[in-house]
Amino acid sequence: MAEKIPVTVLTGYLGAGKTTLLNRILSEPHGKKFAVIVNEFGEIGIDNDLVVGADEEIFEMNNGCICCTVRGDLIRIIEGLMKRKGKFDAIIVETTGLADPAPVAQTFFVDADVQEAARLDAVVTVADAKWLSERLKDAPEAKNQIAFADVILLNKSDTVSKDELAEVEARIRAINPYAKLHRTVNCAVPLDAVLGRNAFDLDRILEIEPSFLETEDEDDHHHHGHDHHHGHDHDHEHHEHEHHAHDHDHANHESHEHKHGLKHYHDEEMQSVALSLDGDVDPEKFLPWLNDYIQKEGPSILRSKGILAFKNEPKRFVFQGVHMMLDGDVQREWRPDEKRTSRVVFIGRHLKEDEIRQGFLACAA
Ligand SMILES: Nc1nc2c(ncn2[C@@H]2O[C@H](COP(=O)(O)OP(=O)(O)OP(=O)(O)O)[C@@H](O)[C@H]2O)c(=O)[nH]1
Repeated sequence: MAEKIPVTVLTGYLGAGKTTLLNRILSEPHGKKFAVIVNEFGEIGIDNDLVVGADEEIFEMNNGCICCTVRGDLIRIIEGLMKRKGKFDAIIVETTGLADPAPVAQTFFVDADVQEAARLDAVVTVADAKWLSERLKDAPEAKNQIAFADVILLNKSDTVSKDELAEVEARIRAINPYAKLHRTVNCAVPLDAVLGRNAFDLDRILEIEPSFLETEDEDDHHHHGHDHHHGHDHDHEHHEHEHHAHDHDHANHESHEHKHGLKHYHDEEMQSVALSLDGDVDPEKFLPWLNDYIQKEGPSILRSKGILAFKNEPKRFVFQGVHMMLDGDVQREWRPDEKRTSRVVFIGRHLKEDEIRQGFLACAA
């Protein structure tokens, strides 16, 4: 997995700041060589002209909407890039503001040649602090882009008040509590906040999750019992939690105060289900279950991710999925001081939490 070229999918609604971010990435003195693939929606070369940097090669896909033509075009472009392997450290795909990022992200799971050479590093979504809340109401693409994200830049934070910013952040958290969120002006983030995230950064969730659980249990009872049933299992072996409206920045030791200052919203459509299981999982139960479940419920599951401790496997098994496409492999070894805990996260529309929980817990070794 390590030698595969990392691919960052850059998404966000019209005008949110995708080109600004791309320019920033390309202008930093990183000494890396990126291949940038830009998708245009009915226009030719506009973004291309705006992108700075002499060293990068920019490939355009002008064949209309990325949703329809993406696979063929993207696969061809990437295969072309691979023939020159070694020339690029990373690939960045900027999608049109109206596109659902799924077909782009899925390309890295479906085509065997592409899958062998490249891996989806992260979906990075740029959100416009001023307009996102409105777009979440009227534009399903905007909500999808948030749900798919591994990293979210809450950009244009200079254009709203502190309260408005907290409000939009809470709206984002209701849809996707697991993405790493950065409040930005002109997409000013360190490069390593958006590149080299290594798939989805679940480790960070693992590190901080215990305190999440406590806080959720203490002060978030109003989350439970909305339009769907949460059957809670307080067995110490199995934890579950949903709808974490928190700042996941573990570097931010003030997150407790911050958490309490953040309103909790409940997105009526999009939710997340996160489950953990202490002890090993049986791959012969888990893999068929995951595959079947994703095939059956794939249209409503936008994103799935997990780190698993498989029986008799010293290495962590890591998977990620976009709708019904999955990619998984063993990663590094479990450290001696690390608890072998298996965790999965699903983000999607109207998820059947009980069914997911029962299915997952039944995979214990
Ligand atoms: N005030 C403010 N303006 C910003 C910020 N980030 C970007 N902009 C401006 O917003 C406008 C749109 O930014 P782009 O980077 O072109 O956005 P985009 O997402 O690539 O837009 P499309 O390609 O049309 O989807 C530009 O004029 C930027 O200069 C920010 O943080 N604050």
